[in-house]
Amino acid sequence: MLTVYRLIEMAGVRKVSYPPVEPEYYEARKEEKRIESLFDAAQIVQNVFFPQLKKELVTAVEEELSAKATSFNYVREFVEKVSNRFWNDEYAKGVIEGPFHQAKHDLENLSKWFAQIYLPLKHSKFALAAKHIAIPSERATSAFDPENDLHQRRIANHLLALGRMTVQYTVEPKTGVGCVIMKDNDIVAVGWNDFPLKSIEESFHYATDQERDGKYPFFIHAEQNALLARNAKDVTGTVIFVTKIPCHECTPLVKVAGIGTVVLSTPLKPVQEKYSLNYDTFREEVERGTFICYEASTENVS
Ligand SMILES: O=c1ccn([C@H]2C[C@H](O)[C@@H](COP(=O)(O)O)O2)c(=O)[nH]1
Repeated sequence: MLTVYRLIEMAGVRKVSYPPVEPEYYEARKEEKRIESLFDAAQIVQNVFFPQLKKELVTAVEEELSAKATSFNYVREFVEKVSNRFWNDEYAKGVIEGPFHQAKHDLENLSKWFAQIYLPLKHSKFALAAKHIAIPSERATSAFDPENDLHQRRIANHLLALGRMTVQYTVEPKTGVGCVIMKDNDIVAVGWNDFPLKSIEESFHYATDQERDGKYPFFIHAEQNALLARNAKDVTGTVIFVTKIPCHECTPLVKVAGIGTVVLSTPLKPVQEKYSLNYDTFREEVERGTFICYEASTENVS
């Protein structure tokens, strides 16, 4: 960590976010103070989340969930399952360090992280969302095939996981969306849905389900943010990894940018949508051959 830290700073990074589990830290208690002093002295901002849970508990949660979980789509259900299994006061006293309420919160965050990010990494399968479609050659990313190529499946898993992690930055209370654009095996953009920079959060932020249309005009979508902030001008024939089906606003932008392959962390099935965003446009474009689309599934992994 110390060595990597110097490289991170030299590369000009100004913000570092940790996943909830940072194994090196467990083994490096003695270095904790020094690492903190280094970070204090530098300009890098840390988003730290170190659960106050003992390593045995983290390992047990991982094993338990790997064995028992059948669907990782319902995070709330998943978090509940973990809490019921691991949180009774007697058991908790033996495996928790630090203040109890903090530890409970950490356990919840840990299980959310397992459910959303870590376990799909192990269990995702990819399949073409529409078969036998002829893709115009200028759009095709023929070399990228996570369905059949193990290495590319791993890349797809990791970049979808990165997409899911970026979702933590959104202020959108209901649906966070994250995406990553990859060009020649390099990440050239990361984006999530959010208010425009410097905007002040208003009450539409807390819009109820019935008032959802009211919030849409104020949010920049994940794909829009990624395209606007990309560090490569030409993204023709690249791959975008996204945690939600692109809507009718984003689909033409992705198309015009020339992105040829879309990897979704959800199935590309018809979405019953009563509100003003629609998700059929994207499906139609896939069926027309505008994009090669892979859908990930993490169902039935028991
Ligand atoms: O392609 C898309 C589609 C939607 N989003 C954003 C826009 C909104 O903030 C949410 C959707 O909210 P719902 O209440 O679930 O309709 O997702 C996006 O970033 N990219």
